[in-house]
Amino acid sequence: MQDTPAIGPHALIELADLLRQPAVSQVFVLADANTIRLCYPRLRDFLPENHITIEIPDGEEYKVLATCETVWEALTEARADRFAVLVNLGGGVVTDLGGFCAALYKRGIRFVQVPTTLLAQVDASVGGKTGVDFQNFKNQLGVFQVPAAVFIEPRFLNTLEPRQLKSGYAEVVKHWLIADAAAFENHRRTGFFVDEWAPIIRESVLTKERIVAADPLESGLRKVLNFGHTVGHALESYLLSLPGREILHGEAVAAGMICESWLSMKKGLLSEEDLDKIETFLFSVFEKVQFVTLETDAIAELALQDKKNAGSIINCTLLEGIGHAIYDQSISVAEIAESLRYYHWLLS
Ligand SMILES: NC(=O)c1ccc[n+]([C@@H]2O[C@H](COP(=O)([O-])OP(=O)(O)OC[C@H]3O[C@@H](n4cnc5c(N)ncnc54)[C@H](O)[C@@H]3O)[C@@H](O)[C@H]2O)c1
Ligand SMILES: O=C(O)C(=O)C[C@@H](O)[C@H](O)[C@H](O)COP(=O)(O)O
Ligand SMILES: [Zn+2]
Repeated sequence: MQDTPAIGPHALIELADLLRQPAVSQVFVLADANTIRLCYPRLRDFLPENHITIEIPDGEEYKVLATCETVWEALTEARADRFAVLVNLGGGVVTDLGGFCAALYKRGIRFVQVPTTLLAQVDASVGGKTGVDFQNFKNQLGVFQVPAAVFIEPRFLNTLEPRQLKSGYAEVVKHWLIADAAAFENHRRTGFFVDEWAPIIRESVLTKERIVAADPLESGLRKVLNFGHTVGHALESYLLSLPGREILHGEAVAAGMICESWLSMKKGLLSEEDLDKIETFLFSVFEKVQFVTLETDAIAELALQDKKNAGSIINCTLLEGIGHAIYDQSISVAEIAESLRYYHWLLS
């Protein structure tokens, strides 16, 4: 288990201390086209002078093996040894892909996460899931590998686009729905209005850390962190495979949480009143994801690739009331398709 992330203005000072240790032979910084421009200039002063940057294009479509090859090429050309450290500076794409590259290079070099999106600060940088997409299936290739440390500087969020901020907010809401009813109730009343992100990040990271500590390799409890993802990943994979139908991870998870809350209600686990609260709140933040009813069966089929499944049994995480999630709830492709039709019908 990794140490608790450093969160706040002191985080980058702590990063500098770690990188100065004699056991570090070389420092590599992995960034995407946006974070190299917007975040790297603010990080540079905390890095040793002789560090090397590796830039990849930005976007989910680049979270693939071909991009890893370019990272491994850069490490190999610079003769990075096993004492090198990779600093992943970016959103969930960079932290997932960078962690995966570090875990495989020479059978594993250390990496640290410097997340720059809300999504990566509250979720992707914590807990050691690393990986890439394959044949449009989300995180189909990956390993559990904890970073040497995580350094969260909320001020990186100042340059983030509002749509990306909302995408990260979906994972924050997920943490409330699975583990913190009181936080959901408070924030539901104020709506999506946040003037200081640090307390929300801290609270979300603590929730995720507590769950990961109890089950780091997702053999049981950790599956609650996947609430919204059985349907959400199916939707994301479906839309990723089609030109011009892009969707952000958090947007898919928000839609997935509505579908999976509806499934929870259908199975008698969640009241209609709580379902309504969840839908109303999520639709106050997120636009409805567009698909036609004819597509629901094809989307639902993709849940057969979910990592929580056992053979052809789709194991979903459902809500047993707000603030409490239960995992390994078997659902059928037909039920997922029905939940998507319900979602499609909402606000129509
Ligand atoms: N490993 C995990 O536990 C975990 C958890 C949740 C999500 N994820 C993964 O994370 C990915 C999504 O991550 P994301 O939402 O951060 O997307 P992302 O990494 O694609 O970043 C979103 C966009 O914001 C830009 N950006 C990043 N930081 C910026 C900043 N400070 N200012 C301006 N622009 C900035 C990026 O260049 C990109 O264009 C998905 O692949 C998802 O599967 C992983
Ligand atoms: O950390 C976890 O565990 C999660 O499930 C967090 C999710 O928000 C995240 O999207 C994760 O990458 C999904 O993992 P996967 O195993 O369903 O690919
Ligand atoms: Zn997620």
